[in-house]
Amino acid sequence: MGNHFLVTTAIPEPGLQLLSDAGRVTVLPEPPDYGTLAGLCASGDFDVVLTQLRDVVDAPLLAGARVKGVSNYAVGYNNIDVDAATRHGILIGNTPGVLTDATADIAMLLILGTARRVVEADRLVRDGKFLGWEPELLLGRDVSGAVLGLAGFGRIARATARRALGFGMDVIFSPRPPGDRPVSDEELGEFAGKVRQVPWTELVESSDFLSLHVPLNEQTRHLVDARVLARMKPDAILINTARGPVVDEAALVGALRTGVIAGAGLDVFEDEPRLAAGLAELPNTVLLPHVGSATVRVRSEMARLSALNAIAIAEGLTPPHAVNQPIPA
Ligand SMILES: NC(=O)C1=CN([C@@H]2O[C@H](COP(=O)(O)OP(=O)(O)OC[C@H]3O[C@@H](n4cnc5c(N)ncnc54)[C@H](O)[C@@H]3O)[C@@H](O)[C@H]2O)C=CC1
Ligand SMILES: O=CC(=O)O
Repeated sequence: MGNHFLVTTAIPEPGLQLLSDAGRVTVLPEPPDYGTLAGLCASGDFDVVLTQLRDVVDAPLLAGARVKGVSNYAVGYNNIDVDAATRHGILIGNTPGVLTDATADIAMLLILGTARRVVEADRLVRDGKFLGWEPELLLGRDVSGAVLGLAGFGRIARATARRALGFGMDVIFSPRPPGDRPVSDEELGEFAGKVRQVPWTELVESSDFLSLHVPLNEQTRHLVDARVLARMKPDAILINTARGPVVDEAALVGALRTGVIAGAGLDVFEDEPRLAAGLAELPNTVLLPHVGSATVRVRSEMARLSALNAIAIAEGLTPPHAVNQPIPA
């Protein structure tokens, strides 16, 4: 019969071509709701399902699924219950690395955009309110010399550190907040002597810009809540390119409204695509629609990796980027 791939949302080339070369491909015309996806996975018609980060692949779905694997078109896999997949012998693949620089670019863009009030400035020009150069028009703050605190010190955090050092920022990090383990100079590599590891509480209290780069899981859900926001500097800015639920968004709106912190640059939201009440009205925010990896080249590379993962799984091989290692039945 050959391989049969289910693709929940069309992906760019060369993804679909690679899959077509390796078997039959069914691309759904629109993102499936949970029941539809669960039904298709349970049908026994498909070897591998290629999912988006919007697709919820939870324990009940996996318990009924008759697929060899799930290839996620994303590096983050918080939409999938990996432990349940492992228990059911279902392989999970993801797309690390190819999107690191693009996402770090967006983190840096949010740092610069919030510091220099880019949304307010753009709106002023479009509204016909730019009446000529003025000494005190839209004064922002310096990025050079400011302290950038990185929560997490993986691929995207490191790429953000590289950019921030180029902008003359002081970079500190906490590798696995809220717990910490010392990172050796060997692990720091190119960053040895250039960035400093600090405990999570110091990261929160000392950062001018606090940028989140941790995966979403039970330890990091609401890592930044009202208590953490209250410990930040009143002129600090929160940057989130990780996952929305890492921040308690309602608490963030409260903190921004009352001046507990000064601003926020967000690429991700707690209940995407919905925003917490009041967030869109706040001038001291830059809000992006989850575009961290959105370049033509990166999305094409992600398509290639996710297709290669899916094909390997269908053929009974270990995918190039496996998230889990199920014990064979
Ligand atoms: N905005 C966007 O479009 C994008 C968002 N992302 C998000 O960024 C996240 C980070 O991506 P990478 O840097 O490639 O991942 P990575 O795995 O290289 O880095 C994650 C870092 O978080 C640390 N960490 C802290 N607390 C942790 C915990 N409780 N459990 C596990 N790790 C913990 C890890 O030690 C590691 O240093 C992804 O998981 C994803 O959610 C990734 C790509 C694009
Ligand atoms: O948010 C995007 C991802 O690849 O993870």
